[in-house]
Amino acid sequence: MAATTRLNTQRKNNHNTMFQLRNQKRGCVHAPNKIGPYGLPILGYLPFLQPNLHHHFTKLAHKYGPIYKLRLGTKLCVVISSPSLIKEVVQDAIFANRDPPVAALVTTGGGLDIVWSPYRPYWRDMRKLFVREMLSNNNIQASYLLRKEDIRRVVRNLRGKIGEPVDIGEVVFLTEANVIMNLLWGGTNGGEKWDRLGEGKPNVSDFFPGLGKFDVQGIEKEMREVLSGVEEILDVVVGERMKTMEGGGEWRGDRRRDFLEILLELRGQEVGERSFDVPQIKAMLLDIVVGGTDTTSTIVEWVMAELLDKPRVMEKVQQELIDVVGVNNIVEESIISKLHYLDAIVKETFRLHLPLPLLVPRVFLNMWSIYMDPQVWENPLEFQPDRFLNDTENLDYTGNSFQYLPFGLGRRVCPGLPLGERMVMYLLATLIHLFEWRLREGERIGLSEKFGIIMRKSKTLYAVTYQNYHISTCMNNHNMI
Ligand code: HEM
Repeated sequence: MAATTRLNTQRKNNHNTMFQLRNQKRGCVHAPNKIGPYGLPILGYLPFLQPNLHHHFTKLAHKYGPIYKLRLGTKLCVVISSPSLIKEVVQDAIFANRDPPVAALVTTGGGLDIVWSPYRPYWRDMRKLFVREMLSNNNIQASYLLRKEDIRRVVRNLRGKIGEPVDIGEVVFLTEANVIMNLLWGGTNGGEKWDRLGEGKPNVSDFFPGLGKFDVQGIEKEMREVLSGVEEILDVVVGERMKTMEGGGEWRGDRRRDFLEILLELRGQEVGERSFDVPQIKAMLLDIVVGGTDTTSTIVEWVMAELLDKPRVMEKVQQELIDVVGVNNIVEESIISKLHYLDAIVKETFRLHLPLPLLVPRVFLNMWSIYMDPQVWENPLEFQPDRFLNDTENLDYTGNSFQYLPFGLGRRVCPGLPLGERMVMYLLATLIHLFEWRLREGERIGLSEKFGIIMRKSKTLYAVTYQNYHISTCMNNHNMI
């Protein structure tokens, strides 16, 4: 395949550069020091950074090649924008480390969580525990009824808003928050308070520790305010559950154990070098809520924006839903694997509007630059879901091909992938199957983005809902009224 040959050639060319940079990351002072832009003494390249980091890093890649370094304050950063180099990076444990921005440290009890934890036994044990206890196939299957109930609730709510403009991002965010909180502790306390946690704007002080105490962009202050609300929720939820488990509260013994309960039962076990206790539990819960809500709601909003912008694609996916689900049924999670065109639309949307353009910072893997590279993707600026129908073998979410990695790859690959993929597909399929969506009168859709660790639409998407002719039959048939 042409793409494979291209990747192999790039790989050979870049191997030496990669080796040099790895030595520098390991602190080898004799390594040559000439790949990448120069900066000022002490501040390095910081004063020259532009707000849309992924665009700026791509421009630099055009000048310095697919791997270069730049000094940001006291930190040496490496930026990679070629699939073949990503392949090499991911094999090296040193690149599985994390470099948490200030905003992240404030929100996770100083690196007790999984997302921002450095690569060490503590991270490995926390991650294993999370995957084993929450995300096993059995657990995901068993929690389907909870997701189903949450999705039905959205349908009922939207039905009450027919003809009104709806903020799609908000609807989806609250739904995802409910789904996740239900899985975690069987409740939906304070969903609205989680908003804004994934913003993580790049902060100048992230790159220049000396500036940290001045809190240059006010992010730490902002995050502390949000965090105090979130901590309140976690304190209440965890506190109540502990009381219940210790016999002081009312016990609902007939239902499945939820994730919080499982975690509380594991208190006292050794995780990494520490004893697993309430601070670790809270840090993990926070990761899951943030990791699972902002990413999924952002991508669903982008998919809906693309569909509203492209009526023919919308018609085609509506037809697929009618063919697969029918007009008398509602979408069940079990059929989403048959929705091939919707799946291709979601994948193409991940390519054009990836929620994490630089993945989570360790080395900067500039995926945005790869997705926009005509050497890697044909007509990269065009929305063409069919490219995913034509190459289902290589272009999946598991990191099979290094040119497409919406969920990351290697040791740090997103553990929430099986749940995230299901939630996105299930929600989109339901919204499109039961409702018609239109823009407000005279409104044009904007497809521009706003940079952040999570990249959202710069303009909120409002769409007016109309019910499809078959909605009443479907709802009646399934006791949803
Ligand atoms: C559309 C949905 C999602 C997307 C696009 C997404 C994407 C990502 C990406 C790109 C990473 C970083 C991977 C890397 O550095 O190579 C990540 C990490 C992570 N995600 Fe997700 N994610 C999604 C849903 C979820 C869900 C539903 C959960 C939890 C239930 C979750 C939990 C996590 C955690 C805990 C990590 C940190 C893993 C580690 O550092 O070891 N994510 N995710």
